[in-house]
Amino acid sequence: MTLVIENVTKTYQNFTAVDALSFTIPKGESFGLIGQNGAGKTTTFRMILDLQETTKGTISWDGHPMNSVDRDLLGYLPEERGIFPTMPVEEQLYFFGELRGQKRKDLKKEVDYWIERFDLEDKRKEKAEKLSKGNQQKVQLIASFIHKPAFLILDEPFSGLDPVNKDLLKEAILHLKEQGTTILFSSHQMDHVEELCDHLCLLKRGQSLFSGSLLDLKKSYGKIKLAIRSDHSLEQLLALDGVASGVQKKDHVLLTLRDESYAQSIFDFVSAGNYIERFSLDYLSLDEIFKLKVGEPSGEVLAARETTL
Ligand SMILES: Nc1ncnc2c1ncn2[C@@H]1O[C@H](COP(=O)(O)OP(=O)(O)OP(=O)(O)O)[C@@H](O)[C@H]1O
Repeated sequence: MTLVIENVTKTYQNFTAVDALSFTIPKGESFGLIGQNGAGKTTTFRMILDLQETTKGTISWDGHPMNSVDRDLLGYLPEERGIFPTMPVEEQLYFFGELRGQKRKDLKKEVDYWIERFDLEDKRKEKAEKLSKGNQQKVQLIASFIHKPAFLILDEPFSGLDPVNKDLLKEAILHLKEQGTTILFSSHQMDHVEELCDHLCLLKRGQSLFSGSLLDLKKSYGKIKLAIRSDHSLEQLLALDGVASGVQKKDHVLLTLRDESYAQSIFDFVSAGNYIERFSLDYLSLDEIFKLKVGEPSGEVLAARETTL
């Protein structure tokens, strides 16, 4: 199923929280909605879920305006976490599954699978309130997709999870994607989005700065990040044609080029026919692109790129 957001706007009195936002999530994709605090991510989710009315625009699902039947089939992990404190973990999962129309006997396999996969076996009979915050979050997360929704919305699913549990969540997202679930999630952490999404939308104060394929976004900047480990000093490398800036790292120099096309002449210079230990040209990371796009450069690559634009 494909979700199409077209020109969606949300205004509170004089304040526009979401401004003519458009993006398309192809069926079976995991799609990242990225933006700083207050960018409009949760508001967008709430409009998709009809928990808030749109001021303008349309939200359609598989070619028709999204209706309550479609919405009943969604899964949603809200930003504000909360589960029933005195209900045992396992019961909690059955409860949410049954609420979404599943039969208890059909849920058993799913409940067992996810309890095991999220390492909650010994917490199965525990009251939710006795669990750590991270474990409560895992329970709520499983509850959001226990009914196998075709479309799943996860609002900041990674926040509050330790690195091990973040990895479990990443694996779960990939697993659900393989099963055909379309997933829309928000995150401040670009590395997660970069790892999990082929498509994304960058939001700044309610407006889309980019929506589409991550690879296309990266290609639009070109490969301008160049790491070199050779006998040359930073000063020597900075003097080369096409180098916008650079910084000395622990075991290499990291340069930002004005353009990918300068890489060949730089290679010819540093190698001069000899062996060099490292010469690697890369795209900017999503984090670097995001900071650049929202106009908050930090770090050498961005500062350099700013001077070249
Ligand atoms: N009911 C409301 N009335 C007025 N303004 C609101 C209301 N709800 C949200 N806003 C404003 O809309 C903007 C977008 O909020 P939203 O919660 O969608 O951001 P977000 O991108 O999810 O942020 P965060 O990452 O902090 O969760 C914010 O400036 C927020 O203060």
